Amino acid sequence: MSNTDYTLAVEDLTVSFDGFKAIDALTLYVDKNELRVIIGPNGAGKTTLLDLICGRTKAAAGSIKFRNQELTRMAEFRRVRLGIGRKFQTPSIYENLSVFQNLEVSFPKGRSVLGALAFTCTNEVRARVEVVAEEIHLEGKLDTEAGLLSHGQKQWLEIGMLLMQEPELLLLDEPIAGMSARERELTAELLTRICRNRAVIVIEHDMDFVKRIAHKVTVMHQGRILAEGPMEQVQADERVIDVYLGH
Ligand SMILES: Nc1ncnc2c1ncn2[C@@H]1O[C@H](COP(=O)(O)OP(=O)(O)OP(=O)(O)O)[C@@H](O)[C@H]1O
Repeated sequence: MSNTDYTLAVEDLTVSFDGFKAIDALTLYVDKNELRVIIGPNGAGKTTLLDLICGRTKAAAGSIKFRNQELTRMAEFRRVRLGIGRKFQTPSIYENLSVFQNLEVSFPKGRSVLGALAFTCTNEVRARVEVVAEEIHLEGKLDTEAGLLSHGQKQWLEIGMLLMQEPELLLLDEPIAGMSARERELTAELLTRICRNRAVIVIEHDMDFVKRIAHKVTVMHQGRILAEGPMEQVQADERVIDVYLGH
């Protein structure tokens, strides 16, 4: 496969903070419909990598291509429009609005060719909200105020708000932090389902969860890639056990 066929191609990416290389000549390819999990010790550069991909942090050198389009100098909002969705650790939902309204306001405006026809547009939005609500296990909660949802449901709602924009690449930072066992189980199902139409990159520390969802695992250490491959292979890697799994 040539590097132009990947959803995401990161090559020789580097960024420094006060002379410290948080990401150091990193190269990574993510396929269409792939669910990639990034693991590694604290400070390895995992969050910084997602920040660089979504445009929150600017690269010092190297290339980030999304569907073969160079991103490194592109503003964050333009990357969102191109189809990159990012979820941070703390959910940022509108607590006073209902689940339906939270999803509705996330529908990308002006993208529909029927945008001028308010009635048709409303139907289109409603239909999309219903599809997404089912995907995130909240179809029975459309009228519930978001502030009343459980912690896990709030996380799903935020994923749903990103799905409203039909992103082709979804970046999730520790999506199951603070969730109950049942919510983790449902989140694993949810992620497995949503990566059928897009690439998903997840940062995660819970190894049982990683085992359950990852197509491939990338292990980061000191801003570089220490190992990459299927979970069984990565888990058996002495270097990975040394710097991360053995601790
Ligand atoms: N904006 C910044 N300014 C200065 N240093 C930063 C900045 N962002 C990250 N760093 C540093 O870069 C390194 C990588 O941090 P990063 O948060 O990406 O690691 P991580 O692998 O996500 O860790 P964790 O698992 O703890 O979230 C750390 O040493 C961190 O202190």
